[in-house]
Amino acid sequence: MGSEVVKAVEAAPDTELVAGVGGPGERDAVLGADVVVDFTHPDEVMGNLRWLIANGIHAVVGTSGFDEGRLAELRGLLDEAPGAKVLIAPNFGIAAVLMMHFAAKAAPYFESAEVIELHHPNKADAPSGTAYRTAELIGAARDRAGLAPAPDATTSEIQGARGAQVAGVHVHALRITGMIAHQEVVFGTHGETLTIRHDSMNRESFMPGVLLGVREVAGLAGPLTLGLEPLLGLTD
Ligand SMILES: NC(=O)C1=CN([C@@H]2O[C@H](COP(=O)(O)OP(=O)(O)OC[C@H]3O[C@@H](n4cnc5c(N)ncnc54)[C@H](OP(=O)(O)O)[C@@H]3O)[C@@H](O)[C@H]2O)C=CC1
Ligand SMILES: O=C(O)C1=N[C@H](C(=O)O)C[C@H](O)C1
Repeated sequence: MGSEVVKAVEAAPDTELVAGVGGPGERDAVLGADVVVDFTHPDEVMGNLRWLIANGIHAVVGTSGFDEGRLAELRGLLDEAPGAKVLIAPNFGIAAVLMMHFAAKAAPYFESAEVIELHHPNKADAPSGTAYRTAELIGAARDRAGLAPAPDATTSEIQGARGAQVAGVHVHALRITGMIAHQEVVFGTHGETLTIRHDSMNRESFMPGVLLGVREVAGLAGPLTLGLEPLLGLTD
């Protein structure tokens, strides 16, 4: 992803590459930049963000692995050192953002909802950040609608067979050679099911969203923004 960002920033008429960085020891190379884009590793990203916030540099973050604990820490750091804005997008694909948005819209109408994500086998984390966020959005929409937990009569299970649970929603992670990044959200009610599927065919597909983030991050309303939705007018 880092290489794709370098290509995209160099090709865009209104952005200029300051530096490409391959590890924490090289951070000083980005001092003076307006914005840093982070696609690194879930174990590395918080250290990078602590440093960027301390140096007042805006951050556009694609790296996965953000739970409520990490977001709370970032809010605290941004309160203590105002100046930098941070945009964390679980997925920069415009179609992926729409898939999450449509899933949240559909959620109140179905008894059952589960998420299946499929990725290349080099991925470090499971479930994907996109699947985690999708499940959170579906769970919140179900709660707002007052839905009961999805029906499930399972009483005997090999551990993991029903996936992980995020916000009460089962999430299943597949790692398949030849794939890039894909997700299905499966909804069901009596006599009808709805499947919303998203496929990323290449890594270039994330770049319009990344460049949008780079252009907009400094002007975002709050110090921390989660998801590309507000930049696309998808706020309801
Ligand atoms: N939000 C989105 O739309 C997308 C998010 N992602 C997420 O982005 C992250 C990266 O994915 P991907 O590019 O495929 O992963 P890769 O493993 O291919 O690349 C990560 C790179 O980051 C480098 N790196 C590790 N730590 C640091 C650091 N502290 N500073 C600078 N560079 C560092 C690694 O170097 P080395 O190999 O030497 O460790 C490696 O070159 C993942 O969390 C993935 O889930 C991916 C695609 C889209
Ligand atoms: O690791 C990847 O490849 C991807 N990671 C992100 C995630 O965890 O959701 C976004 C996309 O799925 C590609």
